[in-house]
Amino acid sequence: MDRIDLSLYLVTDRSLLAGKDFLETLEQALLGGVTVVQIREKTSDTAEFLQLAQESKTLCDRYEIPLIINDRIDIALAVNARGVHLGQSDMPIGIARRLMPAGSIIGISCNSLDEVRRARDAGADYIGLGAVWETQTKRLTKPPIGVRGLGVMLEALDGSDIKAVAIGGIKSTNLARLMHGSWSQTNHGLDGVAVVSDIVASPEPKKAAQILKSIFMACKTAVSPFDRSFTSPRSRDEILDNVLNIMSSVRTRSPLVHQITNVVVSNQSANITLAMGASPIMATAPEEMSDLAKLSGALLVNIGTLRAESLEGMSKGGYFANASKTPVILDPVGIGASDFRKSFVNEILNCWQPSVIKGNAGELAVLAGSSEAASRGVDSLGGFQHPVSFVKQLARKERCIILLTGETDYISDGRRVLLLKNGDPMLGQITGSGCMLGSCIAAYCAAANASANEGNHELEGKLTRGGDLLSATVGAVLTLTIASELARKREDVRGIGTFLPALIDEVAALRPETVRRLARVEEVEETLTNAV
Ligand SMILES: Cc1ncc(COP(=O)(O)OP(=O)(O)O)c(N)n1
Ligand SMILES: Cc1nc(C(=O)O)sc1CCOP(=O)(O)O
Repeated sequence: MDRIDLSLYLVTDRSLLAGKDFLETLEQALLGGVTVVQIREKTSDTAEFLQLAQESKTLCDRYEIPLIINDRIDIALAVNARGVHLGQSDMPIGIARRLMPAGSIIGISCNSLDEVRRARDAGADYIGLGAVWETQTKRLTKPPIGVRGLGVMLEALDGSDIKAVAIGGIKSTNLARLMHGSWSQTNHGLDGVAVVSDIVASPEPKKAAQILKSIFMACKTAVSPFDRSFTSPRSRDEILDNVLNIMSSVRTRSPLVHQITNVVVSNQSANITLAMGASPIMATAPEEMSDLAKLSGALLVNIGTLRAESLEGMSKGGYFANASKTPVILDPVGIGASDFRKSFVNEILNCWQPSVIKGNAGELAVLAGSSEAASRGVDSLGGFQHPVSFVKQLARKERCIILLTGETDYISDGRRVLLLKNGDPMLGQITGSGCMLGSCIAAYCAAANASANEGNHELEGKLTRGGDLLSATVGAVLTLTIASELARKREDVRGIGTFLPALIDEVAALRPETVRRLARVEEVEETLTNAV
């Protein structure tokens, strides 16, 4: 097709105008930067649709923006529109192509990989992938795809010049998450986003379009989202320097660390957070997630004692944290224990992008869809043959930092892999040491993120402020594991009952110099194997 810019694709809906004038709203959206307009009329008769399409065409021509007509080839022909958008049960693409003038744009809605392949083979110019999320604008007949389902569909377009836009539930508050999470593993990204209510129903359609456009452009200009997600330290020594700075920063800033965690460990997680110098808030109510995201430096989501009612709070918590550019740490405790946990995690990860995922081999294997490491309940049975390669690939797949815990801890941001060898075996004998580690990571990430980009520059399209979350994760692991070694050596520690309070005390007393002296951190060079 003759290139059209699909970046911000406005689909109209007069029922959402809430008293605003249609053409005035359309003009405001054009002024706000929409790059293509589709007139979608589901209830009007032919004469009404035709008139609206003619008036819209005149306006779009004035702004040199292409006009697409939804469903109706006759109306598209009558107003000399740039193209049509077809649904799966509308006119087949081949026939539409014959009816429309040469060079017309033909788009089609797709909700599955099969539909994408058929659209590609039938010669569509672009596909509308949806619905990504639930939407109030249209009654959906098929389940939403979710952000994490888009990548495989985009990958099916590799090697073709068919463009793809996403549609359904897209707002300025979730656009960065959509852009970040939808890339295929082959680095095929979206060409645009189609939006109805966030523009049409807005009291300020021009501003709404401007915001969407600038977030889209900020995400799109990235080489790949992975390369701009995090500040990347250059060497192991720089990472250690950063760790010590972040450690001090946790104490001086005392960030508020929001934790939605399990009932077994809630108390000790709050205490370890205090011991580090941060401030815990253990809140679960969905109603307060938006407010807390504005106050908190990081959010920890731990699924240890999950209930169906947890879904709303965890989904909203991460969603608002992303919107506030606050790191989210996911601890998928015992994800392999039940299908309920697996689908729960899939559902929350469709709502938000984590900055760090931590887990043992069994948990991360489930997340990666690998059968290499099994689990029983919340415990892991066995490990990976190539853990270095595994964490690096999983970090690339999930586009976040991955921490694989075990006797040796492996941390990767998808580019480098660090091995950490501190820790006393007694850590594995008390309940909730992994959950406490999640709290430590959240506190460190909060401090690292708060120190980054204090001028608030170029944050658009980002899901955090760009803090060094790799060093933050390393620092959190070192804090807990080195403190465990010091606790175990104390004369007052006689078993796990006395170990836990001693551990909390040692975390509180830990000094940066001690961490530097005792840290056992190695960086490994490695070539990726197909571990994930
Ligand atoms: C860009 C874009 N994508 C998808 C749709 C949905 O089209 P369709 O499946 O035909 O459903 P209706 O819009 O007719 O309800 C779209 N309109 N635009
Ligand atoms: C028109 C339409 N088509 C969809 C699909 O899934 O194909 S979802 C949708 C409505 C999108 O509206 P909003 O931006 O307000 O969520």
